[in-house]
Amino acid sequence: MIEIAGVSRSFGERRVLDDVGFRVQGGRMTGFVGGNGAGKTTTMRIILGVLAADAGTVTLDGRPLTAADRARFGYMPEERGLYPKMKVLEQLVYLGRLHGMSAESAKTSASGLIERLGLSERAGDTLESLSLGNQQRAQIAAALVHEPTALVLDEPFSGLDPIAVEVVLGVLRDYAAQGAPVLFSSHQLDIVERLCDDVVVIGGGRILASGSRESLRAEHSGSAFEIELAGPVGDAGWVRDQPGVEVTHLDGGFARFDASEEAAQGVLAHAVGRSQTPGSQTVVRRFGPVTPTLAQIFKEVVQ
Ligand SMILES: Nc1ncnc2c1ncn2[C@@H]1O[C@H](COP(=O)(O)OP(=O)(O)OP(=O)(O)O)[C@@H](O)[C@H]1O
Repeated sequence: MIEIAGVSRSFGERRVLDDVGFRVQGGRMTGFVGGNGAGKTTTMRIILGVLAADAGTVTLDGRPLTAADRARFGYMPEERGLYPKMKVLEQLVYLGRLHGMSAESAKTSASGLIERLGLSERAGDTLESLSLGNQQRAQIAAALVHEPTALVLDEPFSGLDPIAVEVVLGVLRDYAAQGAPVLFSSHQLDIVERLCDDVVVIGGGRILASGSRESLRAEHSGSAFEIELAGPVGDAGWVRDQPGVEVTHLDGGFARFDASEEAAQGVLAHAVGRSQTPGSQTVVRRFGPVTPTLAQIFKEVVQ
């Protein structure tokens, strides 16, 4: 586990990170989200030791990160860092060798990633001759080629088409499943929502929310519920008359309403009672709390 605690950093008079703290747990994907200039890249640079913090610590499994630890990390920086004129396979093998791999294992690892990332037909081409999306795939391969102990990726999905997103998602998931901590930043909240186990939201250099995706959703779910009735007379208009309930949306057999848990259970019991009335052909198709999307949570916490 990588733990960032009390990290602050200023550029001149401007404090761009203020007491930043969160955890990136082994075997889990942590999505790092925030608006432009929120402090994501600065935080990632500090984790990688490319930039020093003014205060605070970064630890790995409870001890301070050393240069040797960092050398075993995989990092995809915001300013992509491969050699434009070098061929893809050659370049990946070279990077693997720089990290101390034998020629054979570097080749095996590079070839495996090239295949997995759909670059086989481009392996002998120079990086600069690839499309931007394929260059991005090569950058991801470069971060992974030396079988890193942890991954820190700055916007790994930017510029990828939906098929490439799926391919990269699969590669990262498999990698995290081996037990490594993975931190990635993204503006694409739908992707973060699908991929990550944990989410960290940063805004104005401060951590605004962090935790597992489920716990954040539960925490921000408020008191909204939905019920859907089906059948020839599946009209949910009666929900308006239930005690302690305020209907916010009604459409045929569908109702969304605000209520306490108890009042919502009352609505469910009433709906089931109605469906069991002799001769009724109405059924309760769906009932439950409304869980917010990550995009909604993000909007709420950054306001
Ligand atoms: N070397 C630097 N000198 C001065 N200011 C800097 C420097 N690096 C970053 N900043 C400032 O720090 C703030 C945080 O920037 P950072 O790049 O970490 O944000 P970010 O969340 O990665 O943004 P984006 O999503 O736009 O990439 C910004 O206001 C930026 O202008």
